[in-house]
Amino acid sequence: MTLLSVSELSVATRDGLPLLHTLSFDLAAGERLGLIGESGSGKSLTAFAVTGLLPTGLVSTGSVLLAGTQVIGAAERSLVPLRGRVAAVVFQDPLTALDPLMRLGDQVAEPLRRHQGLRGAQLRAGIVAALAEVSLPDPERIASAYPHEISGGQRQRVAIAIALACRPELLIADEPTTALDVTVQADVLDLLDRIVAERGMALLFVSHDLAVVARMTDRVIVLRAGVAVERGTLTALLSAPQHPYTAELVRSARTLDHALDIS
Ligand SMILES: Nc1ncnc2c1ncn2[C@@H]1O[C@H](COP(=O)(O)OP(=O)(O)OP(=O)(O)O)[C@@H](O)[C@H]1O
Repeated sequence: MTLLSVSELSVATRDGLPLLHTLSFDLAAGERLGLIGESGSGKSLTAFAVTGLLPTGLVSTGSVLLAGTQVIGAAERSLVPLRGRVAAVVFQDPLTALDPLMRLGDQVAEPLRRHQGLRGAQLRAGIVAALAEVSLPDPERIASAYPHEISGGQRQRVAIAIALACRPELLIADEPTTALDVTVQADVLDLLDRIVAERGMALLFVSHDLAVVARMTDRVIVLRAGVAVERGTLTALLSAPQHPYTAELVRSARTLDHALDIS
């Protein structure tokens, strides 16, 4: 079943400056797709557009069918039930997803209460289970802490726990580890990989880092200045990039990371 069907999606500013040009792709349940490109190539705009979360001042055209619902031009109220339940987003900076003045347990509780109807002891157990699932040590302590009292990597794990709380069918991860130290980055990628596989979720993984995308997906779209310049399996892309921009991405990633030398 096609979970996300994007057809000729374009995004422009209100005064007509094009930012994303006629992007098309499909994502079936349980499938993974990477979006790669340098800063400003339109990766985040794509992630926002498919969930109907584009900043005001930007206009999208084309078609985005998320679990059969047309997102482009949809009223906000018809998208609310899709967010969290069908598609959830994890952003680069976990602080965007977290309220600094609220205990973490209460923040995890909110979607569990709203979407799963948990209350009382069941809700408390659900909070601890959600924090334990993202491999946070001592989930009871984390639940009573505030965001500033835990590390950046732990904050991203809590943000992931919140995104997963409604059991979404699709996880959109927009540079989820870019703000983290390299060692923490690897742990968070392992965690995402494990949970996406265990739950059979679809994954749209956005990153400027080819090595990171290669770790998480096997099919990618290369975006450059809002245009999809190449698409295919990572193996094909790494061994025989067709577009000069892709070749350059592969070359610079190889310089940084010899682990990509798989050909
Ligand atoms: N609200 C906005 N108004 C006007 N232009 C915008 C807006 N948001 C993004 N853009 C422009 O759209 C283009 C694509 O931005 P986008 O955030 O999707 O890039 P990106 O590939 O995700 O890069 P990064 O990794 O740096 O976030 C950029 O040129 C950016 O300046």
